[in-house]
Amino acid sequence: MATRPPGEGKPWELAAHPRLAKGTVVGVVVLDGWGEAPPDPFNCIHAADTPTLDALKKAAPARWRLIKAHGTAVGLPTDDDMGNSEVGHNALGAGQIYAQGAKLVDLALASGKIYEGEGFKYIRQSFDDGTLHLIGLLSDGGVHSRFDQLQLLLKGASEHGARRIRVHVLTDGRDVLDGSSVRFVEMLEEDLARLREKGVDARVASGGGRMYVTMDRYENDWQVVKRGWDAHVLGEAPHKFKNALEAVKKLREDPKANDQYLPPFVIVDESGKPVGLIQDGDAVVTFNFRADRMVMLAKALEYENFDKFDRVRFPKIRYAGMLQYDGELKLPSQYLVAPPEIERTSGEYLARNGVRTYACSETVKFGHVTFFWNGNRSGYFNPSLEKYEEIPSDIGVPFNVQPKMKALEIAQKARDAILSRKFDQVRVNIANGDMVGHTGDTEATIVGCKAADEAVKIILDAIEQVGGIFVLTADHGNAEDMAKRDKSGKPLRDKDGKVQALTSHTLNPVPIAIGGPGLAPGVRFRTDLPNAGLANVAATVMNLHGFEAPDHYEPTLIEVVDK
Ligand SMILES: O=C(O)[C@@H](CO)OP(=O)(O)O
Ligand SMILES: [Mn+2]
Ligand SMILES: [Mn+2]
Repeated sequence: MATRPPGEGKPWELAAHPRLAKGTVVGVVVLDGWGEAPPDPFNCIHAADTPTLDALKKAAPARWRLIKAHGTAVGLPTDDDMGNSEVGHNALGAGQIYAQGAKLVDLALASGKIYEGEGFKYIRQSFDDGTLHLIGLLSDGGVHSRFDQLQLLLKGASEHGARRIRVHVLTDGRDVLDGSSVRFVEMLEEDLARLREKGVDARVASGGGRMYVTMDRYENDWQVVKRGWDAHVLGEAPHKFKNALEAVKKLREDPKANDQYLPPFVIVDESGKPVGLIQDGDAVVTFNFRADRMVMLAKALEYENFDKFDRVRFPKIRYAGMLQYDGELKLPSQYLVAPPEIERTSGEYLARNGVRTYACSETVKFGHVTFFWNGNRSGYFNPSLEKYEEIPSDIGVPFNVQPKMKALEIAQKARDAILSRKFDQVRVNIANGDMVGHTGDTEATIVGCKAADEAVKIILDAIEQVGGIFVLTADHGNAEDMAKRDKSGKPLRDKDGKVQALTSHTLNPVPIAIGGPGLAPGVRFRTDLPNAGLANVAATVMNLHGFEAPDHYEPTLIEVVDK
């Protein structure tokens, strides 16, 4: 796995592909959360009516195949790690496999280097007189954060001088089973009790469900972040409890309660006073390594000038992210672990070689086909060649209530961009399989998958009209398996006999299909890359634009044979 970009210093100009022409429109479609799994009632992609995608599969193995989308193939620590959008889109866009945030944090914690870095030295200045606050997702999903990393950080920070620690917990239920929040809080409370025995004043101070409190993304709904600010910083929330275990247990008594959407709560002492306000002189660490759902809070914590909501109070704190979340904005300016330096992405190469690109998705996935695709970089490489368009997502409506989401609107935008002939690459993310899959609602996910298939048809029809090429793939699995299973693959049932919903991503491979009238007749998938993964897609797309890929890219999936 690369930690530094190996292409450094080499020319940006790409050689012409010996057999494939330039100038053909390439439609790149990423179906979010769309893996491949055997037919099963809980495989929503199989259960849904998806004639367009079914037809593509018939072209296997020459123009349809599976590629890896999880674990070490996308730079995650182990092959037990499910894929996710960040690492998936990074690999798709960058064409190289980078050690990702989860892994870099593991290494920094294991070697102890995390405590020697600038970021930790910075926050440590608050330890004598202030409190150390840790804010993040309480989960072992490994997508945004990991529980064992929080445990190590708690231990390490206390050994390095933190005397007063407050943890602000966001419950998950999305990357892990709904209801597991109780167990995670129990485990955290055990750790904090051990710290208290050692004389460290350590407690949970506030919390809430990740989808309702703090962890919004792409500025979909600042109210989510405001709820978090009010609870974590100001100590204000509609629910007050004596401890965190009581909080999650009580809040879960509501029959509609769900870890993802628990309301904000604050822990108070005997006299009703919040136990962990964030005050002048305190240190704050957001311990998520993944950027998209922390960068909004990071802005609120760091920016002097801020108008997204009324912060009421803006404490003078020392703030560090687990990672730096946005390299362009240099946000946060202090961080505990340096993020992967993803450079020389295909987006940058293609822009420097004159390829005109249009990218589009709805808000909840917009950064995936722009920011993540471009190696966690905001903005354009060349504004005169690129256009990124965002379709506002529905706000305040659960995705199982509106499972069609904006699939149709995204497809129509892509169609218009293709037919305009103003772009060489038209790239979209269609969100349904993933966003509806995360609700655990099988019926709604089936509706969402059908809508995604209809959207794909609109895009492929437009490609057909202009004589273009399409590349259709996904970033990781989700909708193809909606049941928690035992080792033999049998769905697990809860005490009422109901199948336990699998809201998370999966370890499954994803399909990739190529086609369209512009695809030279001799193009087919190579057979010598059985273990190929998402990182092999960038070289493939470059070939289809008529270029050879740079040497340091993972190899292309295609070859051209005489016809
Ligand atoms: O919603 C998210 O933040 C993650 C799951 O935690 O999903 P994805 O990686 O598909 O964005
Ligand atoms: Mn995704
Ligand atoms: Mn997801």
